Amino acid sequence: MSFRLQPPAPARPNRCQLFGPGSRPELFAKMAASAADVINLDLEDSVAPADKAQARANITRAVSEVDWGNKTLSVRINGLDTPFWYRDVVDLLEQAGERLDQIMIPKVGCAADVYAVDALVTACEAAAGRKKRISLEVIIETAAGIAHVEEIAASSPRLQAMSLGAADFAASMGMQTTGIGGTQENYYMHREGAKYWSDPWHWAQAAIVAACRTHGVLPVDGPFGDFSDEEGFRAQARRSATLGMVGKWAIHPKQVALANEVFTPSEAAVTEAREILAAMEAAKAAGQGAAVYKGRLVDIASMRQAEVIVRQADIISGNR
Ligand SMILES: CC(C)(COP(=O)(O)OP(=O)(O)OC[C@H]1O[C@@H](n2cnc3c(N)ncnc32)[C@H](O)[C@@H]1OP(=O)(O)O)[C@@H](O)C(=O)NCCC(=O)NCCSC(=O)C[C@H](O)C(=O)O
Ligand SMILES: [Mg+2]
Repeated sequence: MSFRLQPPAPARPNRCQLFGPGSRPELFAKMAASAADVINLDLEDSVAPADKAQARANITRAVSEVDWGNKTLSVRINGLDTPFWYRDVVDLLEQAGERLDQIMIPKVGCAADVYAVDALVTACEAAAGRKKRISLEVIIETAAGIAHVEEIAASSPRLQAMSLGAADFAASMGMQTTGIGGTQENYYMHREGAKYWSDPWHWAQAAIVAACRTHGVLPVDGPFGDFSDEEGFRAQARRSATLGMVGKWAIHPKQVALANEVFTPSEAAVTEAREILAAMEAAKAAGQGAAVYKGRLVDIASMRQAEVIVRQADIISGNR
């Protein structure tokens, strides 16, 4: 390990972030009753400009009036290139109740974007005498965002999570697709008459995971637009989980159970992880740094891998 240690990410479940437009308050109670770990009430792209003020008022009221249980309650504000974002922050912090947990900043392009929101949140919190410190989450969904992903991950002690926003990311990168996540028809290799589809989101996800893990932030996969394609969602979510992401957005309630299924370590995986830990404890007691588990090598690094799975399971079951 480097002299600079890797900080742990926040110990809270983040398997599924369910989105709903702030302009559709009839959905709020349904979102609260869902099995999502995080609720994202949206003021940004799912709300038309003419509806922004009403959506803000809807959300401000719903923060205190709806029973959000033990979910993380987050509101996505408008981008820093719009005239809306400062009013989103000020109204939320001055008028929404203490139940609000988090603010999501879209289209973050550099650490200074987070700094600006942090400064405004800090001033509003103090002026309003708020007791709970609001946390931040960001979306990486522009070329600038992915180019500056590490400085963004390091930008604020308030920062808890970072998502990949596939739709805006594709647009900003000039990608020739209208797909939001998933397999892209023209992204394939060709060999001996057969096509082999590849994953155009993979490199951005890996960059986000590395930046997040370096700075103790939760890496999250964003939306999968085709909510009728359950196997497509599962496949992308499984890839994200394998890469180190902790959860995925749901843009329709159908996707919540899928995300929870994929990002909850299976009983078999947890049992195996615990058995590896036990095998290594026995090896250590015998003065050895390696052991054989089911015919394969396990060593101290295997313990760290196993601990990731056990920690994730404990966070989800509330044992941490
Ligand atoms: C996608 C939707 C517009 C679909 O809405 P609707 O047509 O009402 O869906 P259904 O008729 O299939 O609904 C079935 C029942 O589920 C309820 N419902 C619908 N949506 C939600 C929800 N989000 N949360 C909870 N419950 C919901 C309906 O009321 C029906 O209930 P019932 O009648 O009792 O059976 C809609 O789902 C929607 O608006 N989704 C969220 C859109 C959104 O927030 N988008 C922003 C995030 S994605 C993004 O911004 C891209 C990203 O930034 C990037 O760049 O990649
Ligand atoms: Mg977006």
